[in-house]
Amino acid sequence: MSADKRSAWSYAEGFHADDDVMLAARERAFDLGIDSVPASVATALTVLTTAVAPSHVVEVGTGVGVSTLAIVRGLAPHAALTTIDPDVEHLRAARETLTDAGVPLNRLRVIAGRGQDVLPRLTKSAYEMVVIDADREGLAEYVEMSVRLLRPGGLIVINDALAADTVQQPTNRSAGTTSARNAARYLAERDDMVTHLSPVADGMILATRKR
Ligand SMILES: C[S@@+](CC[C@H](N)C(=O)[O-])C[C@H]1O[C@@H](n2cnc3c(N)ncnc32)[C@H](O)[C@@H]1O
Repeated sequence: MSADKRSAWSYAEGFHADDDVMLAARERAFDLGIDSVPASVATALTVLTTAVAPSHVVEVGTGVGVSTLAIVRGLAPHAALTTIDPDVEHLRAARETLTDAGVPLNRLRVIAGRGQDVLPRLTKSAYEMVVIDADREGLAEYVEMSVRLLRPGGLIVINDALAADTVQQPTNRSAGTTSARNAARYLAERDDMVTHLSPVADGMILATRKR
């Protein structure tokens, strides 16, 4: 890759700034020792949510709520967002983030649970958007479960799809990297889906169910 490409990439990543609410959320993420989606991904989530105009969204991996807030910012007032995370400390931090942003918490269905347990209980073909930013090891499983939830035209968004820049290393067979690789392959090989892998931030997969 040329030096110009690298610097243009870095310019693009730096183009989007966090507001005060997002900055405060990132401090909570730091204290809890977890990541949150960078501003480039947060703005992409807001744009995608606005464009898809979903009535029902599910998010796997609430964390401190940076991605949740980014989705809410693109969501119509009547739309329902379900967000799932097994860690109650993270969910408490996410509630703070949303409250800071003036989002009424009754706009969200917050489920304390694991994606693998909750996703199979959600209604089939009832969601226009699924956003996944949870543990890397579970990704392949969440993706298979998410396809079941999608309506035709619905969109799956996956953050960290490059698994910290390890997916391309054939000798890396760690559980997280293998799961990320399998998730991308699973979507790309499905005839009923159209899939795009973007190098934004730590990698983002966009996959839509054909109409
Ligand atoms: C990288 S953080 C999510 C950050 C969040 N999207 C944000 O932007 O603030 C990953 C989250 O996945 C959650 N997680 C871990 N295992 C999970 C599972 N089995 N199902 C759902 N979420 C899980 C963790 O508790 C953590 O909060």
